Amino acid sequence: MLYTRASEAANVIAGRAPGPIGAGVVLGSGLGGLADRLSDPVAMPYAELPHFPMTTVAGHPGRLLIGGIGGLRVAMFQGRFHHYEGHDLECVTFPIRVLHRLGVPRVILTAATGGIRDDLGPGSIVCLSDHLNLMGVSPLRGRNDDRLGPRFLDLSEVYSSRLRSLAREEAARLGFVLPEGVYACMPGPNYETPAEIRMLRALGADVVGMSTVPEAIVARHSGLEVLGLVIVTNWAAGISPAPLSHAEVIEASLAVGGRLADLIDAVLRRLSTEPDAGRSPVPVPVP
Ligand SMILES: O=P(O)(O)O[C@@H]1C[C@H](O)[C@@H](CO)O1
Ligand SMILES: Nc1nc2[nH]cnc2c(=O)[nH]1
Repeated sequence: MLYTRASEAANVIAGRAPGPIGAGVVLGSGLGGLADRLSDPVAMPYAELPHFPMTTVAGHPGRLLIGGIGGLRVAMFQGRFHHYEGHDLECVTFPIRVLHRLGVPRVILTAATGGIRDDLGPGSIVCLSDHLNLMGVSPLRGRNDDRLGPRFLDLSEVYSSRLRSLAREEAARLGFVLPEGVYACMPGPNYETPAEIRMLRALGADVVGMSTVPEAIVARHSGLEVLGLVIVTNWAAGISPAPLSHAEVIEASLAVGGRLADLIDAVLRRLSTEPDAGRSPVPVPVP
């Protein structure tokens, strides 16, 4: 049962890095370097954690690191699972269920994306305001376990307006404007056709990717606050003058990763000053 598996993983993690955790961060393609910001990190390869699958995509090393940023203890997933790798969405979103069982109150989701909106070219950092789930399925499909969240979930505000304004303020302090945008989640692993990108633009999408949305839905199901910060690594198909490639995506992630790391660092430091910071309950042992 998912609840038991997530609790077992949480118990192992809490045993190796005890104490409350104030935030989780999922690091997207080529963004694993953000974990270098953690002080005194405890590293746990997914292979050493119960029920975690292996990552298979370049730029997704497959480790959980728990360490400090500005007084806040943070759990960073260096590498994620994607539906296109053949995992079902329960598996793709397992790290979020584990955060929930660890009592973590919020999560920052990061990803590499293709830019659709005219002002969101390669190198942009975008704060997600909403999403289009075009994966064709919800991660909440199947029998609902009420201990994990409600059967019917309201998604009127997936991406916390409180965290979004906090991120905008911290970006301004760092000297740049943080635009907001709508993320369209495609199933992948192929990139889109130019006609699909025209369709996505007409539907209101600003950036396009192959992840993030299942994690955001499950995080809301689990009652976590969500902040989505993505980087644009390439113009989307048909806008890009060149064919798309994952090597280009990783290269562009590495180039912008430092600025995104500065922003996430600043957001986490700001959160560490909040009265409830890091006072999440430690996990309940598996019944
Ligand atoms: O894990 P993310 O969403 O950052 O990775 C994006 C989507 C695909 O996995 C890959 C395509 O290049 O980058
Ligand atoms: N689906 C999709 N995912 C991406 N990840 C990085 N760039 C892209 C893109 O153009 N399309």
